[in-house]
Amino acid sequence: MPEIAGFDLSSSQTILLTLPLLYFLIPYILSLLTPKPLSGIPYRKNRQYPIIGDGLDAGKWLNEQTTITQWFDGVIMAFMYTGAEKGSEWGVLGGKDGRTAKQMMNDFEAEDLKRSKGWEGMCQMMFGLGNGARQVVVTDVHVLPYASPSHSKSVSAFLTLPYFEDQRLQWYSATRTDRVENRCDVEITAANNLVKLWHLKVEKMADGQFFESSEDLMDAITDIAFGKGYNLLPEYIDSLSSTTSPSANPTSSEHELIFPYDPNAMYHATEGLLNTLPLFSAFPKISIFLQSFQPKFRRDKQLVHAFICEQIKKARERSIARGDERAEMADCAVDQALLKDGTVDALSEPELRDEVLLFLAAGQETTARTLSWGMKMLARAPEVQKKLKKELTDAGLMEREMTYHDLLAEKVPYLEATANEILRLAGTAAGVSRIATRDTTVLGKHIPQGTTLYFPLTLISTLPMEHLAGDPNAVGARDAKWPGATLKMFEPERWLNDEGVFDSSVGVQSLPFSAGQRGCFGKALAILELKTMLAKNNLAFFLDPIPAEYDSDEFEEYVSRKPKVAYVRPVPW
Ligand code: HEM
Repeated sequence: MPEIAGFDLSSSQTILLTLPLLYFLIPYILSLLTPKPLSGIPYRKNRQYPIIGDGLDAGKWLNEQTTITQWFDGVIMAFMYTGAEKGSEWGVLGGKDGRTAKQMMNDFEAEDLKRSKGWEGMCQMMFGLGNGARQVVVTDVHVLPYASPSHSKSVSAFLTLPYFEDQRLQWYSATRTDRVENRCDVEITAANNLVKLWHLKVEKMADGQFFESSEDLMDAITDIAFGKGYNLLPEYIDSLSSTTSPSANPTSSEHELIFPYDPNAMYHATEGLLNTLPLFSAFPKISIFLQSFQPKFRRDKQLVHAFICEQIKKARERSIARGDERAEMADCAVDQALLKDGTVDALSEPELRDEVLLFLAAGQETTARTLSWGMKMLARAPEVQKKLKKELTDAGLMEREMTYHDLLAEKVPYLEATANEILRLAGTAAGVSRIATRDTTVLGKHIPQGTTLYFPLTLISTLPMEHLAGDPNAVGARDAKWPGATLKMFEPERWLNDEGVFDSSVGVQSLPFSAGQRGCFGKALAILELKTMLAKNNLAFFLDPIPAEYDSDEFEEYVSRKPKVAYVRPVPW
């Protein structure tokens, strides 16, 4: 029998005494476990749960086939347009009005939305414990370039790639603008192959038929990384020339043609490896540890590593045979990596292998998916396609092979504008995060060390500047140059001044590559890839609009935002 202060207690007395204790203790423990908001920054105050914070509502949303970005963007707009009080109640499923997540996403579609008076460019969401639990969302674009250069949180998901961890990106010089300058042979070869492949497909298509373009675009970008090493498009072209006819897709629509495709083992292994990045795992290190026991993961990793090492060996031999160290002589991106600072032997093999893998993870899907969105946007905008064709033809690019200099903004401003407009609207990277490395102040609010700042890049690129800024009165004339009501539309013209000259300075709120010290390091290469692919494709084909019932803006999220369908119907001009 338990004894308190010398008194023996029966079990019923124990229970009676324990109950009030538990009554106070349990809520106290739960409140300790509930994430603590930062003062002065709106949060969903009645919707916080121990440890998971906003996670319960966010999880329910995900269950309804939405993405985490749609949840974040919805909550941000709720605070931005309805204020701190109403905003904190938004996004609750199964409430009294019983609305679905998809219905709620339409709440902020109206063109005449007014920014709430209380909005100061920030709100917060919470998942977990401690300072790291707070995701302070910042919509003021002026903050990002100056934000802490610490790791972005998502980086832990890339730990299988060692150089992500400590940011020793030795291959940096390979993609710097001056390295990209003067070269686009690899890009041109891949773009020519894509055009060749699509000509073959077009020959086999009947009126009104179309095909899915995503994987062709991915193959083209992969061939740029490895040149003749991967050889995906040339192999596909060979097999398509000799194999049987395509078939209509029985599960989607008889209009969708499926072409027989049997990519090589490397394709499957690379895809397998990249698909195992634990991007959405709450415990990426544990996920990576567990993965290492899976036979398929080990097989894929071994194959890809061996392949990359083989390519490095061949590229080294090519470099030595060439006897020069000039980047523009390189055959593919692996050669570029080898030519770091002009020194063939600067990096060891495992170092190079890991950097090439990093290229695959960060550079392939992002660029390929941006192109997929681009094809959709162009197919919906016949006038843009015609203007582009005129510009490229007037520049003489129909008659002769293009060079790097032919694609400069001064020579073909409409192409530059189109590529930038596609990047702005593709929303390839939904957002980026930074972790404060010390106590700091952002937009006048105290941010403790360890707090995550999240910048919703895609949302920022389509909302009026004065809605996003910490102080709407501080939005200057230049910032306000893009009328808010048009920002969801695809209009390459917004990047051109009255003389038709491309002006990148108007696009302050378009940050597809992020900004600052940890911004994308492949930006110059990605833009070159995009422009080459768009130019070659536009010179060869008019993209017929896809009927609305087969087209959609729905997407899936992984490393980047991938359209659920990206049908194309290329028609030779
Ligand atoms: C359209 C194509 C691309 C888009 C939209 C894109 C976008 C981005 C974004 C938003 C980030 C995060 C930056 C940040 O946290 O502030 C990033 C990082 C990065 N990107 Fe790209 N990227 C693209 C293509 C490429 C290519 C082709 C490469 C390869 C050379 C590449 C390599 C990287 C690397 C290594 C990082 C990490 C940089 C760091 O953490 O310091 N990206 N990219």
